[in-house]
Amino acid sequence: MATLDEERRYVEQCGAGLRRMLDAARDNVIVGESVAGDRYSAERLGRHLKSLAKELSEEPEGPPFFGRLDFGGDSAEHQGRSYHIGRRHITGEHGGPPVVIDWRAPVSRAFYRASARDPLGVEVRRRFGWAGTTLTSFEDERLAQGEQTESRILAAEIERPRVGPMRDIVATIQPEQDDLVRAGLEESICVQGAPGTGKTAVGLHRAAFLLYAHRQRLERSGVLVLGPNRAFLGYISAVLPALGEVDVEQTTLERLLGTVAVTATDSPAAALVKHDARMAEVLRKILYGRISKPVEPVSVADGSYRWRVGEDELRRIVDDTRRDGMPYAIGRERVRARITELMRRQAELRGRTGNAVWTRKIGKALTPFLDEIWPAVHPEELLCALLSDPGPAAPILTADERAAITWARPPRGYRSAKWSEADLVLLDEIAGLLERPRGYGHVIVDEAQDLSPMQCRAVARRSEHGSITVLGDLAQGTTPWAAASWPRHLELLGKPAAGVVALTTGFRVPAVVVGPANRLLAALDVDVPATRSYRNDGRLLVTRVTELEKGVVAVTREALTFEGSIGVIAADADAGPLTDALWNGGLDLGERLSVVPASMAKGLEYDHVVLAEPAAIVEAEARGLNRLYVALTRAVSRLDVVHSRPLPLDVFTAGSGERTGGR
Ligand SMILES: Nc1ncnc2c1ncn2[C@@H]1O[C@H](COP(=O)(O)OP(=O)(O)OP(=O)(O)O)[C@@H](O)[C@H]1O
Repeated sequence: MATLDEERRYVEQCGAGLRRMLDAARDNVIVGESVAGDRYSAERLGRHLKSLAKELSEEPEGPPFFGRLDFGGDSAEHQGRSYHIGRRHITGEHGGPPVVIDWRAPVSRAFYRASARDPLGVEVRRRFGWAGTTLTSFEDERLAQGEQTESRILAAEIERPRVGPMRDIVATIQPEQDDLVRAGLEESICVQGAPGTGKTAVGLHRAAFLLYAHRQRLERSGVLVLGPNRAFLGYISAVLPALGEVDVEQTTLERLLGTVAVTATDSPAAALVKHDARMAEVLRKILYGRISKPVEPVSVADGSYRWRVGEDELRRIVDDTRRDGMPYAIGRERVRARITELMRRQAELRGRTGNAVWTRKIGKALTPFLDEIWPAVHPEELLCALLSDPGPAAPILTADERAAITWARPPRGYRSAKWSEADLVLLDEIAGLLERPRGYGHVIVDEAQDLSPMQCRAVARRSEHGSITVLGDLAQGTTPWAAASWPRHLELLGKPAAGVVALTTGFRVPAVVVGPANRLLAALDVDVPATRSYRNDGRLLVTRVTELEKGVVAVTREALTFEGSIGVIAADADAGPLTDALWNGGLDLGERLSVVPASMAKGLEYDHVVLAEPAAIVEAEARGLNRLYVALTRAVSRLDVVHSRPLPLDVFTAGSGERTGGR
């Protein structure tokens, strides 16, 4: 087996390989621009090569590999071979074998899956330890000899202090995560995972894996990652580029649907109705209610002739088209085309031939008739009509529900209407009834438990012909419409057959914090398995104070003596005063220290969490206990609970460190 010095020399070979790839990509940019047959292909090829050259030259100065597999004599495919595994493939010299294999390649799978019980032909698995780009150590597991040890390098990676945005986990993906990352493109999956079990990490690595395994198909159809808010997207945005994938659309649902600006806020009652699945029925009903039965013939003058289609025939065309179930706007054009076709046949019987220009002319002449019986509809106009007078929503909506969504002061016209976030979803539903939206080859939805039924439908429309990865935790549901069960949610997402897989090993929250989190979970009335922490480090302290602000400043000052990021998580209303108190206390809010309103904490993590006044977090909203569950599971190493009022439940007391008084 290679020694550390030999491995270091290998690192140099990798550097040379990367330089070769970069030179070749640069040369190809020049060649590609001159050899491609036509301008379009030249442009496409040029763009592709330029982005490859750019990507390689911007390659983060990370280690070129993190693992190595040495296959034994009994491996059928890789007998006696050894491979270094890294974030990206590095080509060998003179077209020889690559010096580093991409972690997504089929052979790399053994790095994640091989075990002493089932070595998969691997004689030795080696994990490398790095300090920046300097190779410092390695650990070997002689799997073929039944040797499998707890990896210190793995533990150090998982326990490493966090600062800045989320990082990739390619070096330490766990077998149960690997199963999900490498699931086939056709497969839609739902991952129910307790806090910190790696759902987000799995979703992002799955995107990278799918793009590797199905590059051509997905480059055409696209991969979409949906996250709950911009802070979360900022936090995760560096992971895919670090894995070499820059072509994934990462956005929030609100931005994706954002055809109009959000300038209004709904009352809680109105939002509840607007997000209810029955709104889909309401919108369909009022849209198709715009279609009327033809009661007289239609005729079009054409020179000295007049072509005519009788009302019975027209009714049949309209009924048949409705039955075909195509989108409304396409249906309107289908009716136009079918009437035009009947007129073309009449013309032919008179010895006239209807060419394309003639067809267009006749079709255009039918517009006034179509405007009568199958009028063109604008989503904003339709929704404006409904919210000005929701009468037609009866009996699907009750009188109270109709009253809840009625605009107090309807606008003059739809152009001056003010739309809410929920309205965006309704406008998208209408747009989806009119025409099919752009679909994606694969959609990854994070924090999916919080989506409303109508939001689920918006996602479903975009993945009708693709697959989805649903990531979520029923226990972390904080919206009024949060999912109570996955099967119903998956139905709404258009993938009722998707399998639900639970992840239960937490890589973020240490065992001392998982204890209280699991006790709180028991009070949440959701049917999800509890978490088991991978981490035995960590600290939990509960501090009772007389003045919250003073107490939080003191505890935060102490937190700053540790390494890593600090998040002071508080009820939204407390966040402002606490920020002021920290400033006034001379503490620097910036990259290391942030005050996080509880409503924004989802999906994020901090090395040290100062959880301020849990009672206020719980009281702030109907699902306050779920919010508290989210807040206290953001801690990577240390959790400080600071309270001046009684704690909402006694979840923190049993087994946690406690310091009292004095602050
Ligand atoms: N296999 C792994 N190796 C190293 N770190 C991991 C692994 N899996 C997850 N992690 C780390 O654990 C932390 C939690 O992961 P992630 O945010 O993906 O969890 P989550 O299930 O989405 O959590 P939440 O539901 O609380 O948002 C992250 O720092 C992530 O990098």
